[in-house]
Amino acid sequence: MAKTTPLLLGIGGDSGTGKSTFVGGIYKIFGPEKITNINLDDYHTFDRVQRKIYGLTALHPAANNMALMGKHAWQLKKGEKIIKPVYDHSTGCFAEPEEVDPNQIVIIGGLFPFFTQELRDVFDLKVYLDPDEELKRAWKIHRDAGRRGYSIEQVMKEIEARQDDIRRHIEPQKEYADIIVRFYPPNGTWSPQDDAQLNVRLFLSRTLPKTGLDELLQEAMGRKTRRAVRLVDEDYYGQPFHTLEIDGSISPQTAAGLEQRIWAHLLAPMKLIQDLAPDKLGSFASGEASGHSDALALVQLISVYYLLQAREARQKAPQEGLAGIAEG
Ligand SMILES: Nc1ncnc2c1ncn2[C@@H]1O[C@H](COP(=O)(O)OP(=O)(O)O)[C@@H](O)[C@H]1O
Ligand SMILES: O=C(COP(=O)(O)O)[C@H](O)[C@H](O)COP(=O)(O)O
Repeated sequence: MAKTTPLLLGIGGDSGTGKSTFVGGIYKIFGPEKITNINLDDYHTFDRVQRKIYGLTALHPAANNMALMGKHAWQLKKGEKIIKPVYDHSTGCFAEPEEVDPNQIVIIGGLFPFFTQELRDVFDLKVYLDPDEELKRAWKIHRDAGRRGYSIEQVMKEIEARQDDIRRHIEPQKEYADIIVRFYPPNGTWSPQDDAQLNVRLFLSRTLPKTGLDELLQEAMGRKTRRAVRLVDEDYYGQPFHTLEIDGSISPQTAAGLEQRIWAHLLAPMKLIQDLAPDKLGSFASGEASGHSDALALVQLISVYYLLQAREARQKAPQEGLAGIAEG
């Protein structure tokens, strides 16, 4: 069997944009034993106290070691193990460094995955999470004031302190994404009950390989599906995109039909993914409980579809990348 070259999936976006939630579904699709997950928070340069002293937020480039991120990402891509730093959110300090081996799928997510050319070049697929602004605030406030133990005032103050860095250093990275994912509330303003029924718009870059996804979707679309799922060409921050709009009100049956189609399409040629009922996807944390979103499940499946397309493209032209990838 050929030496396995991992597939690298980059997940970018501000804090509280749904990166961990998105990755939860990718774990279900491939199974945890096939995944290595790197959280770029571990590459902060300073601990929490130092950041305060220097007057830097965690979203400033000077507070993050981009060179080490790039070096480690390429080592993982070559199948090499790394010894990486560990940032402990519960203390705001660094813990002992840890050794990490690459599995077949390496996910690298955080605030700065697409900041340098070295990082951008390493990924097989770059996904940027860009929810509606009000939704993003609500998600962050609910999560940090709930599960992370901050007061609402503390979270709001932190959000305000970060605005400048977000605009200057985080958001510009979306320009490099292959897929931008924009969840938004169906009625303009958000309430917690909306989370299971959020609309989503996927901006698919023209740089993505031309795949059969459009045809697959068109084929799967009966009258009802066509109402809930739409493909249109659209500009976003001045760039042309192919966009896929999914209504959060899509009926569970329609969503399941679509999910099964994509799932079947993925299962056939790919031995990497596990045999799993698609309804296991689309989970998100809701207070102490968990909710289900069909739109999120579809986003997770479609992203994996494109990741595996990148794998196919690499297998067809192995001389352009690293060595070919072994079958799962
Ligand atoms: N697609 C989604 N649908 C519904 N709620 C979501 C979704 N993504 C995130 N959330 C909510 O937002 C919170 C923050 O998301 P999280 O994945 O922790 O963000 P990040 O990892 O980017 O900081 C989650 O705990 C969840 O409550
Ligand atoms: O913005 C983030 C990223 O986390 P996430 O994307 O998970 O929200 C955190 O504030 C920093 O990593 C610093 O950590 P801390 O605030 O714990 O010192």
